[in-house]
Amino acid sequence: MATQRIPVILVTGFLGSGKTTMLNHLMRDSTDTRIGVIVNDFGSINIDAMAVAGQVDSMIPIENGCLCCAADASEMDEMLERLTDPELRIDVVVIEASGLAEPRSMIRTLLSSSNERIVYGGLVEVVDAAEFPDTRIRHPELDRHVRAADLVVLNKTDRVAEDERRGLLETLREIAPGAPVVTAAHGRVDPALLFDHRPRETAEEGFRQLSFADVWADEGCGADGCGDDVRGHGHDHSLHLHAAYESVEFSAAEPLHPQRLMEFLDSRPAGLYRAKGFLHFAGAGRGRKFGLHAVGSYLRFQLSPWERGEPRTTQLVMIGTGIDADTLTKRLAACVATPGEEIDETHLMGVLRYVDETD
Ligand SMILES: Nc1nc2c(ncn2[C@@H]2O[C@H](COP(=O)(O)OP(=O)(O)OP(=O)(O)O)[C@@H](O)[C@H]2O)c(=O)[nH]1
Repeated sequence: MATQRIPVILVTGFLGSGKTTMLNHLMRDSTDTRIGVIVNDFGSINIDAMAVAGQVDSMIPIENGCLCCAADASEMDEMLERLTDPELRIDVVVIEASGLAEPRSMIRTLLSSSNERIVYGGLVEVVDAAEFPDTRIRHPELDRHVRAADLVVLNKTDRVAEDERRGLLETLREIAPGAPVVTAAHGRVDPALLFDHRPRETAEEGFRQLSFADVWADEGCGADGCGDDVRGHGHDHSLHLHAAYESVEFSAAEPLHPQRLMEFLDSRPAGLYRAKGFLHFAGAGRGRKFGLHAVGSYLRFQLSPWERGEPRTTQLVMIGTGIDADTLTKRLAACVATPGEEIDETHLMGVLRYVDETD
């Protein structure tokens, strides 16, 4: 009797669209399903893995790269091998791609995997309702990403008016006629949409819209030269989104001055599209951990207590185009509080204005 294969679901979506938020929601709402997670972050500090950790049955981070690239493709196989170890009794594997991954390259990698315990379970593309119209102008290739999806999640609908939401649904229908689209706020989608299907027994059955030939020789691969090797070896990533983006990491053990940090964020360079991480403030904010999320012009802080024994440090990843690592690092280093500096509630007020009450 054939053993049941473990579906592997890809979650893609542009920087900051809400992939981790959705994943965390799925974890919370699927207590009867054992979920293995692979998180791929663009920077070498894996902020997403930290945000997801603790909620999953098994989680493996892949840092500092993009899973759609050659070196990381073999790493993905290795991770899948570990996660599908029968002893772990994982029911489904979810891969959260970096916000700059090329979905079709990832599908190709999965379809060509020699791992007999898995089957490709489909691609979920998360779309940021607030940012999509602008991002799409800058990156027309996002249309191709939407077309690769088996399910499109139009997320952050709480941030747009009803007529904008309807307009976005219409746009998505035009981009990918027939693709199922669900709307969501804070990534709250019904887990049954992702997990509740019987895994297919062969790779060919494992996807709904795309055939192997589709992803091998589709318009995207024609345009970016991807078709030459299924593993991605020798394939040209220069036109992938991540080729245009760079990431800068910043860590500091010394606490930051909240007001100077806000001044930095208020004047962040236009090319800096995404910033995320955790902040350790001096003075009035000292006792709390401030999660930072900037997506385009959107800025939010999420408050949580420091765990017992958790090192109180600032760890940030910034992702953008044309950003200068040296300048950013110097500007952030200047936000570190100097010993003895007076820091009180008033200095924290600018930060508190952006504290997220919803999560
Ligand atoms: N208002 C609102 N905010 C959201 C929603 N979904 C996510 N967010 C916020 O958007 C920010 C980015 O969300 P993430 O889940 O980290 O996005 P991501 O796609 O994993 O980000 P990257 O991995 O950097 O590409 C966070 O501050 C979230 O709390 C939503 O539906 N509405």
